[in-house]
Amino acid sequence: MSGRTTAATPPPGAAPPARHPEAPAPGEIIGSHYEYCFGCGGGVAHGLHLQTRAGEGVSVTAEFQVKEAHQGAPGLAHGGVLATALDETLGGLGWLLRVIAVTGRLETDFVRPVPVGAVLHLEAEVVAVAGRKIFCTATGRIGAPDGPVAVRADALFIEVKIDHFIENGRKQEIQAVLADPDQVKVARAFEVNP
Ligand SMILES: CCCCCCCCCCCCCCCC(=O)SCCNC(=O)CCNC(=O)[C@H](O)C(C)(C)COP(=O)(O)OP(=O)(O)OC[C@H]1O[C@@H](n2cnc3c(N)ncnc32)[C@H](O)[C@@H]1OP(=O)(O)O
Repeated sequence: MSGRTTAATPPPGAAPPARHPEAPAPGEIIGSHYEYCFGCGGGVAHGLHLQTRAGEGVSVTAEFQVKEAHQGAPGLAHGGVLATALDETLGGLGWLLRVIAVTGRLETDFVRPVPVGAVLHLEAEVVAVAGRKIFCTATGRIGAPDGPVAVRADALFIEVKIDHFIENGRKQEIQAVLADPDQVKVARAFEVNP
């Protein structure tokens, strides 16, 4: 049974996604957008440490090794952690469109349990774009890129400007980020979006 709604389905007239001319080349690793991101940051001890790679078209891949700190049931990954892995992989698609986008809706199917120690091979792609709305999908397979499907998601991401973070984030982290030239470079990379 699938619990899909229509919210993550592109409306009639939505455009096919266009890979930005300055998108990272297929196979190129997309760096972490923030050191303390639970999904991709190197500064979070029990984080997912996802390393996302640009794919063909408007797609990305990533791998997530499930660690002891990611358990829900004994020896199995927590569903929320798996949803985070899908969310983070989907978040990498913004680099190929060259926009900053946040998750509006994430509809997840948990198809089979994922044991601790397993590597989840994730792939995500943009299906369509309608104004600020980015319709995308992701799949996570156990053990290999063609392994059995464990999780999948349909999602709606919404394009935002940097002000979204500056206005809503806690002051101390925002100030630290704005004082870090490398982090500002990441943010600015998205601002120029013809
Ligand atoms: C200094 C800083 C450096 C930063 C350096 C770079 C940082 C790069 C960070 C990337 C990070 C990625 C990490 C992984 C991805 C996350 O996990 S992101 C975190 C989780 N998501 C969030 O926190 C988002 C919270 N939600 C919001 O802030 C607001 O609801 C949103 C999503 C921005 C939308 O608000 P809004 O801009 O006011 O837009 P709104 O007019 O309400 O909606 C626009 C359209 O989307 C539709 N829509 C909105 N939400 C929904 C929904 N839930 N369901 C269905 N439709 C929806 C609306 O119906 C509307 O449709 P139309 O009427 O245009 O057809």
